[in-house]
Amino acid sequence: MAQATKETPMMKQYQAVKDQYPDAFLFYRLGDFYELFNDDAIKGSQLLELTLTQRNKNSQTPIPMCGVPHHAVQNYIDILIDQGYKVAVCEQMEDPKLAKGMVKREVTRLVTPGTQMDMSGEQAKDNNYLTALVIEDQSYALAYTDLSTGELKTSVLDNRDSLINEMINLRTKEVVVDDTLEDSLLNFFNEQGILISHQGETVQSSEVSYLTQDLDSSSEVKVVSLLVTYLTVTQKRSLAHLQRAVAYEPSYFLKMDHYSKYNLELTNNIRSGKKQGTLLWLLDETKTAMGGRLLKQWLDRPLLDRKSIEGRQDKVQELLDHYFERSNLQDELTKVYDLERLAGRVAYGSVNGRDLIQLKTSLQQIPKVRYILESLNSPVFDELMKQLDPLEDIVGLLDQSIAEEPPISVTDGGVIKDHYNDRLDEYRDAMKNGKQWIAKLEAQERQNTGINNLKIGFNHVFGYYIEVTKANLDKLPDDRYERKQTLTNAERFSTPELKEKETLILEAQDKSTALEYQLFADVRDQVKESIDRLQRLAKRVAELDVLQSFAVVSETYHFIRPTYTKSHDLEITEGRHPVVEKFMGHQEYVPNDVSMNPKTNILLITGPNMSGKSTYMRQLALTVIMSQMGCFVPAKKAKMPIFDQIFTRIGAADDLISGQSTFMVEMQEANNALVHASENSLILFDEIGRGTATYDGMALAQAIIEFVHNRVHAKTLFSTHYHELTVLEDTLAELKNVHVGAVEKNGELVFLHKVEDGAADQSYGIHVAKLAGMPETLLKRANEILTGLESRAASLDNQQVHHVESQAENVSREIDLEKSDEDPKGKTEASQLALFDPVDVDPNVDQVLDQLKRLNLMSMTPMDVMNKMYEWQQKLQ
Ligand SMILES: Nc1ncnc2c1ncn2[C@@H]1O[C@H](COP(=O)(O)OP(=O)(O)OP(=O)(O)O)[C@@H](O)[C@H]1O
Repeated sequence: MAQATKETPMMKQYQAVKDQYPDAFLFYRLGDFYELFNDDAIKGSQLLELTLTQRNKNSQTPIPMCGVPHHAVQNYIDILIDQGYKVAVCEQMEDPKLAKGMVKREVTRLVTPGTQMDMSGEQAKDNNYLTALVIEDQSYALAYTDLSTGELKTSVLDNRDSLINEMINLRTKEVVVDDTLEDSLLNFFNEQGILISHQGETVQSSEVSYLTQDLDSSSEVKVVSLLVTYLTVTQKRSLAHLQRAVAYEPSYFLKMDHYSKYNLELTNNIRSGKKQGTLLWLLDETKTAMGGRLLKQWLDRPLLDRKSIEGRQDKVQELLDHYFERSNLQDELTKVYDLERLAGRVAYGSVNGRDLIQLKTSLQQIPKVRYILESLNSPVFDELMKQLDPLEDIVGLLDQSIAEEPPISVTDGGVIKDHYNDRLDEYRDAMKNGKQWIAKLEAQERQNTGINNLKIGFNHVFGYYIEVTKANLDKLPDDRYERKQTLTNAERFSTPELKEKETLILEAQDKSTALEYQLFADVRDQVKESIDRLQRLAKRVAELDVLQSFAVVSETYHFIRPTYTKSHDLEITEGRHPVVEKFMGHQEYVPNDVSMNPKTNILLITGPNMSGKSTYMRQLALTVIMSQMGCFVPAKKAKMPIFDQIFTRIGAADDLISGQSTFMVEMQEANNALVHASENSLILFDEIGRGTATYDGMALAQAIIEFVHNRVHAKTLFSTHYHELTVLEDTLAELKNVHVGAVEKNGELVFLHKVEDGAADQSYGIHVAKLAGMPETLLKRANEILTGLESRAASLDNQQVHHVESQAENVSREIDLEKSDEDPKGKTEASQLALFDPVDVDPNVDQVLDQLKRLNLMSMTPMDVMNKMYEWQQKLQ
């Protein structure tokens, strides 16, 4: 990046700093501006929409330059960070007026996407995770932290898929790596827009030892050390608020891969990626930013342990049963600011007076919160209540020291209360008396001179002065008045008395602001001592906030408390999809039952398009997730097992991650489920196979169902357009047909959205044709053809299994299809022949054959095929 410049001493200094931060935009402070030079300026001026100018314009090698005013710098930094860049901020380390020679400059902070701390508005409820990654013994050690809250976690993952899942779950924007990482993984991060930061050496500081002391595995220690080293190098300030690293095991939680989370729209909707219309959006009635972040974490990791789940639900029940206490609790929580991030700012030294007042106000709510919980008189809150430490000592300190409405700046005074420090009070007295004295002097001077508009003013350059308009100058006795400044209409003077008082006042003022800053820093340091107490409190408050949020939504949307079975029985009565229901209204939504047990592990769902098949499937998945988060669920009654994993293949979403074809993604997701699911898992397959040619897809679908049925035994909802598959009910004992019905009403096809036993009536296409007014004879003929096709299709069932073999092998070696004795090739060909039986030579034959050749079977449903054949048949007859 370095460019040849004929270097002035300043550019030399600039270049020396820039060389240390080649991968960051260097914001170089020059007076009231931060300047960017060379390549930084060229690229920066585009990204920030700044005017590109030149330094040393007339020299042979002018230097490209652009700049931003110092007071607005944060906005510009944020823009670059949001786009995934790093920014090094280089400050003037001495007053240019006092500096001898070049002003000393240093980089005081390196802002990166993963270490950005200023989150406001909607973002306050998001965590910003910086991740580090190390490969050791063929495993992936991962550590992550949110610098603004101090949370620090680590885990060792034994395969790449789990790692990628975890990375996507964390929505990390920056990953710190050493040289153990393989290129393909780095490429993957690049494609994902994750910034890669290399950290060569790991420093074993006392901070690192402290933070890693609870870890057992050497790779976890290694990766946390890497992360902390990177933070030390980039942040250049105290990391006192980092919490000791906690090892976690993803298998302690309900496992869902990122496809499933995406498909189920847990935190981001598929359409715009926003929160609106997601489960998170529905469940979020939290009152604090900490609660909002914890809710998201719980949603990302629902529990497996029944006792812990029921522990949460007990509390939700109590809060649900006590409306008044709950609304009081909400009122108190609303007044609690982001304790975690305030603690972070205290540790960072970036806290100001207003932050400390927010901290005080927040802490003052804690005794009230405890009181409310006590009044519930229920043992379920005992543990939580004990941990709600009101930090009275800190409240006392802040109450005595920090002014109620302090300014933002901590260096200009006005932050510390009167009577906190005797010395400060003295200075303040002097300042106050001085001001009164000045007012008195002004009155006196007016009287003495008879100049009524004479006034005493102050400015930073000339200090106190007596101002007299030019018209009145002749009234001034010239003995005591010393001229200081001449303006257009007036002159400014000083007198010996004014000078004397001025010295006293200004000294008091300087000393007072310096002392105030000192006192403020002391208070801040005392609060810093209690950071871990603050963080513990923040966690408990967040938990309480999420629980009250669950109680609120459970009441608003009529959720009920589920019970759990060990027997793999699942009985949901009148279940609903909470988000769809919210959009359409409780009255409109048609509730549905789900009944499964070890004898009915698979529900094969048929029904016309738009009838509600995928809504039914999603609703079960969301119910399971909500239940294992500890929330209540949208149903009238719910009894369910605790699931270990959820797999989904829903909707036609293409792979966002690697841009693969829909069908490939479909097969990969299906394969993932088949390989990893257990009998305690939930699988949702929505129209598997529709991405390929009709018979191909149908055969695959059947083979997959058989595999799940014979090997996996997971609870599976399988929706399909392939009506032919419904005959499987006769041969697969654990499979049951259900369908979503529709009826004709006043000449229109009405979807009932009601799931009922048995297979769907498959003649909806013909039904629609009837509604469209087609002639009776045509409809009759269509029905005949349909019947014929059905019987032929049924006779082909076995052969389809063979046809799928080669496909299935590609999908997964795990899929071990039952082999038939017959020759698959011969049968398949026979079936194709049977389907498209050639007719005697006819003038239309060529035309039909031509159309057939060009037909895109991939995009056709069986009904489309039927219609097409009907058309050809008409032609050929
Ligand atoms: N239980 C229900 N009560 C009321 N409306 C519902 C219900 N289920 C689904 N719907 C409505 O029907 C629409 C279609 O539902 P869904 O997408 O689940 O149908 P589908 O059968 O999966 O369709 P396709 O086969 O075309 O994918 C939904 O957007 C919703 O508006």
